[in-house]
Amino acid sequence: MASATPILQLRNIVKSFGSLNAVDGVSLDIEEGELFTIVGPSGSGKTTLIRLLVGMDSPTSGDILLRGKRINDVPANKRPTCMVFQSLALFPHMSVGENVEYSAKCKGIGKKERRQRAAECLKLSHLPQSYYDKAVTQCSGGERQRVALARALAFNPEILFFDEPLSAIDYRLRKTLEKELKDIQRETGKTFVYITHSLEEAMVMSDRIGVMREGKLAQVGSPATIYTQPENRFVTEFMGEVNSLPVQLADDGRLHCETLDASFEPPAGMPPGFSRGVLIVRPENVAISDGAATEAGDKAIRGELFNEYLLGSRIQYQVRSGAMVFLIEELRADAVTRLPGDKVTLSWQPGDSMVFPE
Ligand SMILES: Nc1ncnc2c1ncn2[C@@H]1O[C@H](COP(=O)(O)OP(=O)(O)OP(=O)(O)O)[C@@H](O)[C@H]1O
Repeated sequence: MASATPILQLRNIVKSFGSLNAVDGVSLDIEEGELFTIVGPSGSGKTTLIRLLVGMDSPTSGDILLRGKRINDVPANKRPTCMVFQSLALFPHMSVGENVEYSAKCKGIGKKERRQRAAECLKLSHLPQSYYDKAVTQCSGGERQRVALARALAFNPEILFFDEPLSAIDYRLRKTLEKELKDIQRETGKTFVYITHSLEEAMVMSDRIGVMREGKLAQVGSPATIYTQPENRFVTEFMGEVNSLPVQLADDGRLHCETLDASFEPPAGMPPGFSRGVLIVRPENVAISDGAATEAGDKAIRGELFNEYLLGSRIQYQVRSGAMVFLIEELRADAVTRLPGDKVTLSWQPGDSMVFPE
């Protein structure tokens, strides 16, 4: 996938609105043919960044290079890239086919060639050919999303940008479309740059993910790297509910948690010079066992179960231990019957914990 020159290079991009740097020094290379997702909480600067990349706005400072050429001031309609919007922006008075052919028609491409290209793009977008004459207003939300994609593909852009295209679609269809989008990206070999606030969505389809926080990239990596080696507390916590324990390094080399009056063996990858911070354990990495026994030795925490939630194939428990509430998840198939009020023991392997300085 990696080529000599990345298709898109961002060099220290800043976009300011008054005193706010909505994008605050972003540098990034996007390789040809990859599906790169920019993910981050609301207000982190995703939309501002993608507007710069697409040419709807220009950066306050920094450079954007497309195949090595600076494009900072090239307007959107002069760039070989295309945006697929959340709001879809299809022409409601036109048929599906007319929408898909629109860009080709503007370029003066003949009817026969336009029709042939539209047929290819409908196929790529998993729409039946019979939809060519259908009114856009008669299409479902998911179908309209496919029409928008077919229309963007017909433009034959070098890069397709997606601004939360699936956020208004119900959960099941969204899951299907996420996978289809990845398939379409693979089939076409196009570079897709996608923004979403959902890390779950990003995980499913991306080759690489850039996690944004307050205008900066908090981490860039493959879904597996982001999940297994988050570089900071923000990325770890953005990925979902976790157990966070305030800890400090004790003289015996263990991590002491005052709140629980307990100490834990540190993970191997503890940052050098660490003295105080947070120990994070994911709910699925906490083992729960019945009774108050301390069979797991001094790593074990005793507590009382007070809530249980069914999450499809998994069960989540809430366990109170002193002033802390732990979240634990296990596969439903592995779970034994537990009741609120049950005394339980919690433990984890040091290698399953992560430590970040304060
Ligand atoms: N035109 C503007 N003028 C002033 N401030 C702006 C403008 N556009 C965005 N901002 C601010 O820049 C910051 C980043 O906004 P942006 O829309 O890029 O975030 P986002 O990550 O896309 O959020 P969301 O997920 O809610 O869409 C926010 O604080 C926002 O209020």
